Amino acid sequence: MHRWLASVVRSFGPALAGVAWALKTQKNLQFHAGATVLMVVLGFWLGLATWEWCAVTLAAGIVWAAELMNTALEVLADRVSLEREEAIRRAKDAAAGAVLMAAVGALGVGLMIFLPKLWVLL
Ligand SMILES: Nc1ncnc2c1ncn2[C@@H]1O[C@H](COP(=O)(O)OP(=O)(O)OP(=O)(O)O)[C@@H](O)[C@H]1O
Repeated sequence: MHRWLASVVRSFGPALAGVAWALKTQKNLQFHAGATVLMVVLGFWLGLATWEWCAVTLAAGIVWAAELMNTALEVLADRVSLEREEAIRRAKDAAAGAVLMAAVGALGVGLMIFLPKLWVLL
C-alpha cells in the first residue's frame, strides 16, 4: 500500500511537468485556462448548484484532457516526420477534431447552465 502510494505520488511529477510545459507553449491550452478561470469566477458569482459544478468541471476537464492528448500526438508526429505526410495529416486532423468535439460539448454545457442564470440577472 505504502509503495503503491509512493509510486502514484511519483507519477504526479512528470504529469504536472507535462501540463506546465503544454501551458507554457500551447496557445489553445492558454485559451482553455482563461476560459476555465472565467467559468470558476462566474460559477461562484452565480452560485452554481453541486450538480452544475459537476457538469461544468467534467466538461472543462474533458477539454483539457483532449487538448493535452492533441499536444502529445503533435509532438510525437513531428518526431516521426516533419515532411508532409498523408498519415500525419490524418492523425493530426483527427486529434484536432477530438478537441473540437470536446469544446463543442463544453460550450453546450456552459450555455445551458450559465445562460439562464445570466438572463435572469440582466
Ligand atoms: N507533417 C505533416 N504532414 C501533413 N499535414 C500536416 C503535417 N503537419 C501538420 N499538418 C496539417 O496542419 C494542421 C496543423 O498542424 P500543426 O502541427 O501545425 O498543429 P497546430 O497548428 O500547432 O495545431 P494546434 O492549434 O492544435 O496546436 C494539421 O491538422 C494537419 O492538417
